[in-house]
Amino acid sequence: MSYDVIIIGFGKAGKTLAGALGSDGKKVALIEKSSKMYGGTCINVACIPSKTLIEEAGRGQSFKDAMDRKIDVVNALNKKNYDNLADNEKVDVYTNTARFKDSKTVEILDGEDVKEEFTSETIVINTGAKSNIPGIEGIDTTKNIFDSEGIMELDHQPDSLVVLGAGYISLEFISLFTKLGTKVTVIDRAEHVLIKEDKDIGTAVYDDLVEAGVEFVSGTETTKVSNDGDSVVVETDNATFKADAMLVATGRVPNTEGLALEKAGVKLDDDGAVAVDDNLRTTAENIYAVGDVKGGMQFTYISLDDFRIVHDQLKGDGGRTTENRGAVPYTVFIDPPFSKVGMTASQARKKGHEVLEGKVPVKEIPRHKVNNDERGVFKAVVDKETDKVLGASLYGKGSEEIINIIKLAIDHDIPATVLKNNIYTHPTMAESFNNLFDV
Ligand SMILES: Cc1cc2nc3c(=O)[nH]c(=O)nc-3n(C[C@H](O)[C@H](O)[C@H](O)COP(=O)(O)OP(=O)(O)OC[C@H]3O[C@@H](n4cnc5c(N)ncnc54)[C@H](O)[C@@H]3O)c2cc1C
Ligand SMILES: NC(=O)c1ccc[n+]([C@@H]2O[C@H](COP(=O)([O-])OP(=O)(O)OC[C@H]3O[C@@H](n4cnc5c(N)ncnc54)[C@H](O)[C@@H]3O)[C@@H](O)[C@H]2O)c1
Repeated sequence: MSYDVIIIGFGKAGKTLAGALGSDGKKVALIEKSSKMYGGTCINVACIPSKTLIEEAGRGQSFKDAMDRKIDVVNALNKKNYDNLADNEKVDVYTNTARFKDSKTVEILDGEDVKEEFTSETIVINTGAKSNIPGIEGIDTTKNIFDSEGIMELDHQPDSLVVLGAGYISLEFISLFTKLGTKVTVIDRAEHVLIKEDKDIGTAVYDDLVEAGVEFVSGTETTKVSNDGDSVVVETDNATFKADAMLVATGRVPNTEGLALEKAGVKLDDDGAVAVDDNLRTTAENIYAVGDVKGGMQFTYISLDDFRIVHDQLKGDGGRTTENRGAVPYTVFIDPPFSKVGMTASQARKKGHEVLEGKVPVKEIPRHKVNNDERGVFKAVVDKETDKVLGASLYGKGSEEIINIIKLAIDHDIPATVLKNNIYTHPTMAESFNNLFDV
């Protein structure tokens, strides 16, 4: 069968593209290997379930109640995502593993066998990423070791948890399990959490987590894991730890295995991601790659922006590229959340800016009294000569929302003075910008 566009993987970019092109009258095939993944990683096994658990734990719910609501949320979204595309009469959803036969032909498999093949002039790879599991002795054979997916499927709460890695995924699960009452020990090869972030903020996050009961073992290599009964024993280069379970959160790697990319002339970059240009074209001219599989920043909203770029190639003037998506904000959903956009002061200085810094401890923002939470600090970086906002690092309640205002200011050259003199509603965390940008 022939299609206008074939999309491999039900990720954020792919499903949005399928919906948009289908509504536009294009015949689209969307191929997803598992019915459990309709809607992709974010809604089924990543952002949405993890944030639902964090929200429920924050409201004081038990492990079981939090898990039950997570299951309801995921099931509802999975169905809604499937229905959205299946109800679009121009879109065919196939629940099969896909692989390339050549640059214009995709095979779908039933087990090992080829079930059908489809052809198209335009093919989009949106197969996401999977957990990177380091080659530590015993890691494949030891029970009660989980990645981020497995840890969200647990049927009972561990009393103790060892977490390997202290990046985004770990920090969120460390915060979650600590809130639920699990004793958490974190082993990381880096010297400090959030090592690339603003130093004051990295320190504040560390101090708050330690205060909450987390034990950090930094700058440490893990050498071996094994079981003692049901417990996991973790040997490192300076001590041995024992816990009910272990979470491995040491990065995510692009999902390219089994796609037979070489048959389509699609090359990988040095990091094993699908190599793309600014328009997300791969080394095969008619094939695009979007989302985590193409490497770079791994966020759902980057995948969504990748949709905009490819859609612009197919239906627009091609003006949108990876080079003009503006500043990319992010939030680590710990308690309280940490959000960042643009540069830290030291990053800005390294780029040659003379900078002014704004700093407001959360305990000086009136809203903190209402929130009954004085933890955190907000920092901003402004170019001394031009009054341009260069970045902000916000650690505190509400930061996940208000960081988006600063992205807008950076992208649209709204000077720091405007943010300083703007009217904000009261009592809100956003009104702290009156002081934060008074540099
Ligand atoms: C625990 C966790 C928490 C996260 N939290 C956040 C967050 O709060 N905010 C945020 O923005 N990002 C978050 N992320 C990152 C975010 O989940 C990803 O960046 C995003 O989901 C990537 O989407 P994607 O479009 O690349 O494809 P995905 O959503 O990963 O979809 C790829 C799909 O392709 C399918 N597939 C793979 N191979 C084949 C094949 N050969 N044939 C057919 N189908 C195939 C897969 O089953 C999958 O459904 C989190 C990630 C994790 C792991
Ligand atoms: N809120 C969000 O937006 C959000 C949340 C979770 C994940 N994500 C996305 O998922 C991606 C992956 O997250 P991640 O936390 O797995 O990766 P990461 O790259 O952020 O962190 C990996 C951590 O593992 C450590 N590490 C690596 N190998 C190790 C080893 N052998 N022993 C000990 N420590 C080791 C590193 O020092 C680092 O601290 C992120 O880059 C992010 O884009 C986003």
